[in-house]
Amino acid sequence: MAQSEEVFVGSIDQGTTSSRFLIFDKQGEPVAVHQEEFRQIYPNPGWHEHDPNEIVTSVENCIEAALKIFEKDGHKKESIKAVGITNQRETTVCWDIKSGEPLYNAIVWTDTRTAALARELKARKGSDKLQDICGLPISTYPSVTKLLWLLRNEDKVRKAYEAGNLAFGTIDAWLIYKLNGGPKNNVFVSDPTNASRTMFMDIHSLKYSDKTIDFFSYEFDLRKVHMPEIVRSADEKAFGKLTSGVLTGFPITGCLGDQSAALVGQKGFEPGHAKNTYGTGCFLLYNVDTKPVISTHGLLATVAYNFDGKPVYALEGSIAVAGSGVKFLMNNLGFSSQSHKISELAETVSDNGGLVFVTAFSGLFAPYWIDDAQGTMFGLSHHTERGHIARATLEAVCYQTKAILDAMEKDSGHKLSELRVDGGMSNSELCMQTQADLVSIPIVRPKMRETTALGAAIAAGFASGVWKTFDELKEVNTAGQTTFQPKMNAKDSAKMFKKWERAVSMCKGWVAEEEKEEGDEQAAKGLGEESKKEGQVAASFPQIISLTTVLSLASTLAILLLGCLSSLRFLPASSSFKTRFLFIWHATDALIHFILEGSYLYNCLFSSATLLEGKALGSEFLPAGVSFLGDHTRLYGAEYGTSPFSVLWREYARADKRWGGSDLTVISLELLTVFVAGPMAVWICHGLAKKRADTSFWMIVLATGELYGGWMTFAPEWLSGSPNLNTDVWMYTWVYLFFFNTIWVWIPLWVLYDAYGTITGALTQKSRAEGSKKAR
Ligand SMILES: Nc1ncnc2c1ncn2[C@@H]1O[C@H](COP(=O)(O)OP(=O)(O)O)[C@@H](O)[C@H]1O
Ligand SMILES: O=P(O)(O)OC[C@H](O)CO
Repeated sequence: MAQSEEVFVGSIDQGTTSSRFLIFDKQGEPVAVHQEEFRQIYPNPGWHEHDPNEIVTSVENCIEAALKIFEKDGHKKESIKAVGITNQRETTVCWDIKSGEPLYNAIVWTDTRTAALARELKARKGSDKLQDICGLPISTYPSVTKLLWLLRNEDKVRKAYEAGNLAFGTIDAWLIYKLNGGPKNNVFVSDPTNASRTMFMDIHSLKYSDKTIDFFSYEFDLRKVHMPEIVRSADEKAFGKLTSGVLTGFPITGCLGDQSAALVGQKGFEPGHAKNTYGTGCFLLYNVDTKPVISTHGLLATVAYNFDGKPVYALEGSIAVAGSGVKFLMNNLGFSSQSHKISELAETVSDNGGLVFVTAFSGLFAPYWIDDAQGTMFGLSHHTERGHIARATLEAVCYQTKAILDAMEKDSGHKLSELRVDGGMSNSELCMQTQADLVSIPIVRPKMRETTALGAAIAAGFASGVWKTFDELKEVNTAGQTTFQPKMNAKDSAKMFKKWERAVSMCKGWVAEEEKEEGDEQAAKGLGEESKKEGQVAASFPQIISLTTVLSLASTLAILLLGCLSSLRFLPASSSFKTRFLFIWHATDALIHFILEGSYLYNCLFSSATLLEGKALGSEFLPAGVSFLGDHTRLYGAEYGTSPFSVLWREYARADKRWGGSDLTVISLELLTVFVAGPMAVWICHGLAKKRADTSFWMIVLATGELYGGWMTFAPEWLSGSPNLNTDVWMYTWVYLFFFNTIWVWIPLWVLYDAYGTITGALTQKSRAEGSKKAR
């Protein structure tokens, strides 16, 4: 073919650690490549950021350098028909829609600063319904938690939001916007494979979901945030064109999140096709055809691609740490300066020497989703060498892949016959052989491993007419592939995997104690110098005190005020201070029992949700196999109500989660509180107003009941390590739990003391009177 007839497609591959620009010919062969690493910013433990402008510059540099190579080889840039983009997903950029300037660093998908926020979101009513809509569960991983964190903690972001100028996007949207000249042309789009990673998109309709946006809008109205228009992954016009640099005027016609792009690059177009990409993280995508499969085994539903308006979906297993584990050995532990040397080091030992490295640097993702795990090594001994550590690092990815494949088999009902692989870490022969041994199916690695970039080129090529059918791609990247056959016997590989599972279960909960305190401290650090002075309280304040908190506390104060007013109405003005105090206490006590505990019971009896079919959603408040009111199909409690009182009890449940559901002990106690203690308190008020002689007796009965009730509420918690109490937050511990509960200890104790004095005083007087009568 004469050079003038040659056809090429450019591909921008914007990954987590580097950017690349590749130029592919029609046979899918890369003819020019340039790659540039950019800064990884780790301001605090668990935080991971990129400079959004550096990302754009690295892409521009790569385009320029690759084009030089391309032209040096005698090709003409006019033969490049289009450019595709693929990118790291979930990573979140906020910028000013007017100036086009970023308002904060990009928060990278691996970042775990949002762990506490994710827990808070998960505790909100309706959180369990989100995955059915958008395909993802709440965690630190999707973009939404990162955006909410920025809104809460970054002044610049909040101010732009308040002014209506806040633009939010994943890296595809940011890059397309900037490459198109920013605010001048305002090309602000995202494709469904990227938009499906935000939690804002309905995975079924590929449109923004009102339901999920409403769910997340409890503090900030997310409709005020500019979000990119969702367009098809291959489109001749929607992505605009490059407006600067050597390819000025060249159209961008394809866009895919990197893992979807890898599936396309591996030509995983048929249902049942799967690929596993070992990059910074590792991601297994399994084509499930034209309907999303919502996983019940810890996987995600994602969009594989949408070229022509008929979306194809995938089940995804995401592993947070793969190549980044290798980089950790290189950069943090000084093992070597080249990735392939780590693999060579691992080959210096014949096995892992009993070492298991759970590389949970960002908690554990699929299929475990454990956000309170942290990187942990098990089995260190005097025998342990650097080779064992290198080997255990590679093995960690293989074990997680095995767990994901097991989950995929359960979700899809199919066992894979082979697994196609790619990504930087798939260069390690040892890693790939271990993978084959652990999953007991062949691992197929193509010769050309830039499948992610190839996928984006394919998307762009479809939109620009370079390729028209999947059939034309049949031969692309098939020659020279390597197949790793399983060699280990099943018993040994099962033994290895069992050890891994033990290690996973042992590393759970490591962060639980400290992370909540330190996470808040780190958030404070990120708030800038001024907020730093206010320290932890400044950081945790907005997360703890919401409008609901203020209204809940105000409602309790209002009840106290009512108690005071009733004393003015019903007690004679001449009453002593003590009588007035006792009246106000018992009047407030009665009102609280009727209004608050009454509404708690109402929630338990009348607020409910139907159990989703096929979901193991059983109540954590009931013993296994037991259902409240004998109803196996519903869950009861404030969590499932919509009234202001449901909201109020959900607020208190942040401190003691039993009040959000239907805990049998609590309900039993509150039945007595509402129907016995409440009326008794009213009867005592009547006695105080009318100076009835039996009043002290009833006060003793009530005070004893209140003390007994408090004991029965909290003793089971103390005896079992307080599984339902949240004592990590000062307000929950000291205001909700301590203050509001110990009032019903101190005052009843004093009431008992006082009533004791009154009764014994009266009896002493009586016996004295009787004694003097007798003497007379
Ligand atoms: N031979 C090798 N053995 C082990 N890891 C490797 C090897 N070659 C590359 N890697 C790892 O692969 C990762 C880069 O893969 P890549 O697919 O480029 O990632 P990304 O697209 O996420 O930036 C790096 O973390 C690197 O350490
Ligand atoms: O940079 P990678 O290749 O590990 O991919 C990042 C993923 O898109 C994150 O979801």
